[in-house]
Amino acid sequence: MSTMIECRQLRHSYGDTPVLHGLDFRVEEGGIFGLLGKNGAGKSTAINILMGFLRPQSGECRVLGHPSHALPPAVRQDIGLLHEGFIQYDFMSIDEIERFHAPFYPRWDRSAFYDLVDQLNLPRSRRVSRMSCGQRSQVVLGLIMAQNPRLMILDDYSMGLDVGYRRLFLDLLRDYVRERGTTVLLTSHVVQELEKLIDRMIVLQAGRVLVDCTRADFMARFRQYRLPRSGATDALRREGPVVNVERNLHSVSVFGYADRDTMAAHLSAHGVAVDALEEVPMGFEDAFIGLTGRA
Ligand SMILES: Nc1ncnc2c1ncn2[C@@H]1O[C@H](COP(=O)(O)OP(=O)(O)OP(=O)(O)O)[C@@H](O)[C@H]1O
Repeated sequence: MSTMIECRQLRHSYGDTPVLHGLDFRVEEGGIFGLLGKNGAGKSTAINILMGFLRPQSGECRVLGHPSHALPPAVRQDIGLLHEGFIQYDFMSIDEIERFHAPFYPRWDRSAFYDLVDQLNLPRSRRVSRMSCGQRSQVVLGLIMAQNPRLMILDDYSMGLDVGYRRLFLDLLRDYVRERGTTVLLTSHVVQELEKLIDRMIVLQAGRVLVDCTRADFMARFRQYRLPRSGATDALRREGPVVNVERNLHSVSVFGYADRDTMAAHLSAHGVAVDALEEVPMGFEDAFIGLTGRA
């Protein structure tokens, strides 16, 4: 298994404002990796460095073994980039844009393009500039799939896609990755959709890696406990086993990796009555919000 992406001590600032504070993570070959985080966590900055649009101010970012800001053309052919759904040459029609891109990529697979794009039920003679935002996104995603790259970097793949087309794309992507062994790093703001999609997750918070593990491991270990709200629960802070506290009108949710006994002991030591402590099952979106906070 080879390393597809390696970031070591990546730092970046905009002016005097540091945004990435020494990011360390690796993406090994095969599977779908989610790069997650709240608004402003630093995902786009990291992706821009990975895509070679930004040069890291310090640290190292290697993609397919090469510095990301100096990828040789032959290596670029192995990387499929989705950057804000941007499509060049939108004066071309669907079939022209497919034929235009094909010669640049030695493993071009036009059937992968049409598997996705034909489902739009548009004539192949339709110009890209005359499509809706979501339809254009499908064309871009189709081009990336036809490229048959070893690595796909999909920044906010869901942009402009309605719920049905998102499902269509994700179903195709899952099968595609399984059949071809492609490695995918993606970001999305539609976190609940990632529950069935991503194998590993890297969660950024304020420019640092907060979590780097498999989704299954995170879901098995991360827990939510609920308690009636009181003066003692209002005083709870993020410390010890408490990763986050969210206060509602009458109840408090406490999040962390600790088992019930460990959490109860910590809460008791802080004056919280734990007789009504209950563990609340969570879906992926609940757990993500529990980890990173609502606001
Ligand atoms: N060009 C820029 N100049 C100055 N500050 C910037 C610039 N781009 C981003 N930032 C700041 O850097 C921080 C990280 O932004 P970034 O876009 O990387 O976050 P993000 O995780 O992608 O957020 P979002 O989910 O909202 O897209 C934010 O505080 C943002 O305001």
